[in-house]
Amino acid sequence: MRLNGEISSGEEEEKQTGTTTFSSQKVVVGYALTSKKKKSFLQPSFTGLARNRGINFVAIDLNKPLLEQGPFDIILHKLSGEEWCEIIEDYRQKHPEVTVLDPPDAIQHLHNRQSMLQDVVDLNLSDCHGKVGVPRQLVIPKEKDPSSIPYEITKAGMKLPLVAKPLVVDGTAKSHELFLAYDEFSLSELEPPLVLQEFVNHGGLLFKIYIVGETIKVVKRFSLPNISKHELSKVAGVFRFPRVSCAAASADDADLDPNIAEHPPRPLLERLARELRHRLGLCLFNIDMIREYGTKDVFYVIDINYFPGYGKMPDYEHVFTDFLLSLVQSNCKKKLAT
Ligand SMILES: Nc1ncnc2c1ncn2[C@@H]1O[C@H](COP(=O)(O)OP(=O)(O)OP(=O)(O)O)[C@@H](O)[C@H]1O
Ligand SMILES: O=P(O)(O)O[C@H]1[C@H](O)[C@@H](O)[C@H](OP(=O)(O)O)[C@@H](OP(=O)(O)O)[C@H]1O
Ligand SMILES: [Mg+2]
Ligand SMILES: [Mg+2]
Repeated sequence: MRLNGEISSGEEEEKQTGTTTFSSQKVVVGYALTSKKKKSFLQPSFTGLARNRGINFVAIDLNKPLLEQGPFDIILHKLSGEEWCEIIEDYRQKHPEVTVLDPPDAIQHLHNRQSMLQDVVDLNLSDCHGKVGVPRQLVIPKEKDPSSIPYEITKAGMKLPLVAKPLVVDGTAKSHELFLAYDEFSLSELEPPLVLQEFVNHGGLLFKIYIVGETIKVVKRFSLPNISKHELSKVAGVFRFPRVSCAAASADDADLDPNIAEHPPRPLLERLARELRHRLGLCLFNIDMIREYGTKDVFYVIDINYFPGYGKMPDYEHVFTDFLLSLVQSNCKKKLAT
């Protein structure tokens, strides 16, 4: 935390001007984001509120060495590529006093659709106001002969239909190109590496659970409709489907069957979020969760995203401002204690 550009002792001086409360301390948040992310995340409603509370956002210049930039209190980043990972890791080692959100190796864990869900499997949340698992899934590696896919599926005892997803999630549109497979033979048309995941009927509604540190916000989004046994027996082939749940239009205000639309129990979400924060070593992510159709409390996590579209999260401006300030305050307390 900086006072007139200097490292401060951590004392906080609050001033009140009209209705705006702000701190005289300056918090500098360096950011390295794609232009799309910058536009959706750094909205004027957020940067304005944050500025009033002493937070300044500074763009990191990717053409200059990171070590020569700053000083920063916090760094926020979402850029792909090994080179960036090395830069940010090197910076973290040399500046342990700066909070880097989040560590690159922890983010990397979410770039693979198999490893991203492993912690949910390990958690074994089977009796905590509900059950949380992941759909049965199978990885088809790059070198796999596509003609052997039907055999592999049968061997693994997987049930149709299946969702075919690119194994690697790297921020490209291609890594979000998903297919629904009604029969196992048509899957040979797709290009490995893939994850094949059992499709779980969930009444066409998905819960996006946004995590910002200890804060949890749940929004409802429309999703793929149920697939009946009848439909499955009549249809064959693989079909690409659009990014159905990514649309900003939320399902929060829709008049939906409460058996489908009731939020997952809060204690379950709190436990899941807390465990995943610790196990993944991340503060900023969201979880896509569905409720198995016809059940009250059987849930599946189908996707976890690093630094998702927070601009679509209600009240993200306040949540993020409070979060950034809390990070700086706990850093100050740590410094004073040592
Ligand atoms: N196993 C599944 N069962 C039922 N529906 C699924 C399943 N997996 C994915 N879907 C549907 O497909 C959508 C996209 O899947 P997923 O979230 O895995 O892809 P993504 O490209 O990582 O999405 P995001 O934009 O959230 O990153 C989900 O939001 C949901 O509507
Ligand atoms: O750009 P990549 O790395 O592919 O990540 C995406 C996530 O996978 C999505 O989950 C984000 O959308 P949601 O916030 O609706 O989940 C999506 O948010 P966006 O719609 O603001 O771009 C992206 O963050
Ligand atoms: Mg998703
Ligand atoms: Mg995703």
